[in-house]
Amino acid sequence: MSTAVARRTGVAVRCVNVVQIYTTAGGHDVVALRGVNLDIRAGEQVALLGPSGSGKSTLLSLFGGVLRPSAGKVIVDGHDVSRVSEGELGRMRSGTVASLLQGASRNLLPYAGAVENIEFARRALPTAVRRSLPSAVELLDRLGMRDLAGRPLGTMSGGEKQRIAFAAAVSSGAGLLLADEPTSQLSHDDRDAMLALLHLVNREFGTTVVLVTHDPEVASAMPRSITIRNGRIGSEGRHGFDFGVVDEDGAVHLPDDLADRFPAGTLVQFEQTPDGVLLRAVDETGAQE
Ligand SMILES: Nc1ncnc2c1ncn2[C@@H]1O[C@H](COP(=O)(O)OP(=O)(O)OP(=O)(O)O)[C@@H](O)[C@H]1O
Repeated sequence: MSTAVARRTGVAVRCVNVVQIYTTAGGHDVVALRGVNLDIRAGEQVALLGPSGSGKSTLLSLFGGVLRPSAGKVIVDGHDVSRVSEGELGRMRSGTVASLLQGASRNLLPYAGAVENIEFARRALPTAVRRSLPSAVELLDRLGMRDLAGRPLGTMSGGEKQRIAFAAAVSSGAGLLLADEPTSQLSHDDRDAMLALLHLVNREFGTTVVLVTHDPEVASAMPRSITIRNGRIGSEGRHGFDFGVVDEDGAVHLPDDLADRFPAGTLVQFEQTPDGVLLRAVDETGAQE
């Protein structure tokens, strides 16, 4: 994976039939992802939504090269995460992908300032790459945070710390930013400031942005939102509309309001009409219910 130059273009991600199974300490298997097919183009901004335990963080860990899939392929920047060497995975984690973990404190050295945190975040990059990047102060300036450069972290608000955590995450010039609930625990103003930063790196550097959120307003601020349900792609939102997504095996998740009307096991009939396809519940004799 090339880290020879400071990256200024986004990274594409592709999932082909991805299955992730965890084995618990007690020896039980937990199926977290059950066949995810997904294409995220370079430079896209995507929100991952879904109930707790649906598999969002697992997907982020696979994109970030922290996990390898149990089955299927995760292709990041043209490299198959399940096949690359440990060394290449390490280079991917330090140069290709930037991760903003949930909660600013998990991303930052608490007793250092903004500049030291950015320099620390860049420590694993090859010297040539580090030299090609803007200085920490220049980066803070370009992100509109010049005023935070000299302030110790201990004097900053939660929103300011989160913005520094963001600056440190993107400071490697990575082409893919993965952010796990980057706006949780923030005020509305700080949330909007974080969204503005995500849009800024996407616009200025072409960075692909993938974030996990439980906040529908944050998801609607992204051009594309993907809802994960029970380890599969449930639906997609684009331009304010929700769409079902046909899976490899032809399955489509019903939207929540329809799922209530068609409980599991319901017999359904499909009828082609001039306007599309009609879905109708029938009884065991095939008669309309
Ligand atoms: N290390 C692990 N060992 C065992 N099971 C795990 C592990 N990590 C996650 N799981 C399980 O995998 C499933 C998916 O978890 P994941 O954290 O990806 O969901 P999530 O959608 O991110 O949830 P949340 O919104 O609560 O963060 C859950 O059933 C979870 O309990």
